[in-house]
Amino acid sequence: MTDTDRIITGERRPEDVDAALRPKTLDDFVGQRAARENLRVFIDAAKGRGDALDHVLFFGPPGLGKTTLAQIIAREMGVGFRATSGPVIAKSGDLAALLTNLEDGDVLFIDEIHRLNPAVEEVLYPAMEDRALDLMIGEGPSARSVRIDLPKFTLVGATTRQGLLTTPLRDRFGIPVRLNFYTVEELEKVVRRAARLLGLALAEDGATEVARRSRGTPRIAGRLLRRVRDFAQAAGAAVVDAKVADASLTRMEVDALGLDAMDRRYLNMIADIYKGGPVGVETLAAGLSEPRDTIEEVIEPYLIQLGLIARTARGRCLNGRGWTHLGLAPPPGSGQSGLFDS
Ligand SMILES: Nc1ncnc2c1ncn2[C@@H]1O[C@H](COP(=O)(O)OP(=O)(O)OP(=O)(O)O)[C@@H](O)[C@H]1O
Ligand SMILES: [Mg+2]
Repeated sequence: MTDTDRIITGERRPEDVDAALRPKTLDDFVGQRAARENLRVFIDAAKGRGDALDHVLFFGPPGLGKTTLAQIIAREMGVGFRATSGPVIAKSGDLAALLTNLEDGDVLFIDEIHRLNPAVEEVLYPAMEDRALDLMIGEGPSARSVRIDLPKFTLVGATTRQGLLTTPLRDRFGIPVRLNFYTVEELEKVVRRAARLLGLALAEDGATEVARRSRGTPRIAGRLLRRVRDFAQAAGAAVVDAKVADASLTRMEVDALGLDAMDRRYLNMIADIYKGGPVGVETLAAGLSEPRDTIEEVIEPYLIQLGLIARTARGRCLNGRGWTHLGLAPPPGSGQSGLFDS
């Protein structure tokens, strides 16, 4: 099973109707309070000066709103929006063409910016820093470099893997913004808003139930809500309440904390085979037949956020809360009686 087969993956899945549910303004955007407030200040200041916004880098797990915020920036600044992605820009000429076609103030959004090829990235440095393009004209001994001025654009980069960004690239973003998992209260708002847009009757406790099981991720919340709607319709339920939501989500094997079979396999492996750990990530990857990347970026962040596991220097350990969630008792003498860490 690949990660995108999972109903609770944060990655985009084909059925996701992201565009329809996307908030269009900063005020519409739920959660990420610090990021929102800072962006508001920087946007207002840049607009006040009649200047382009400084380059912005969004990083964080998939489905938390990076693309959405990039579009909101352009809208709030009242400028054009061009979108591309790291792997799509094959040659430096492609990037040069994109850059020279921008208008003053425009936002150029590069998704998956950690996947830019190094030659393309070289072109980006002077473009970001001096808003200029260095081009080589001619070949051999007569070759010379000419500098072309670019419009005052704003580069908005997005990445799920900040660690893979080169330092020179990262340093050229004046406004780095980390996006965090959403709280249940924030996701309730996201879910209620989505229900309104979908014309779905959703009870208060139904919103809470979906929010609790959405892994802190708005994209998952929207997806689960649509599936719950299908189950409710099939069952002839007029209103989606906690009972309907719970029954549907349980049918989809999404448990009370929003974990699925893959998460439970991961937790059970640490519990059963490694007696709660510590166990190295490579060992877990081999045991689960999943790439190490998937484990570190997709499975673990939310389990850590919930306090079910800990990443230690010696490997992964199950916390008291993890044992409790599995309905198991930690082995005696493991120092994990669950009394102190939950
Ligand atoms: N703060 C929010 N309020 C309401 N809906 C949101 C919010 N953030 C994201 N969403 C919804 O979640 C979905 C995914 O958001 P978005 O595409 O911006 O995520 P992303 O971080 O760019 O993901 P990826 O890393 O996969 O590119 C969209 O449908 C969007 O409408
Ligand atoms: Mg995106």
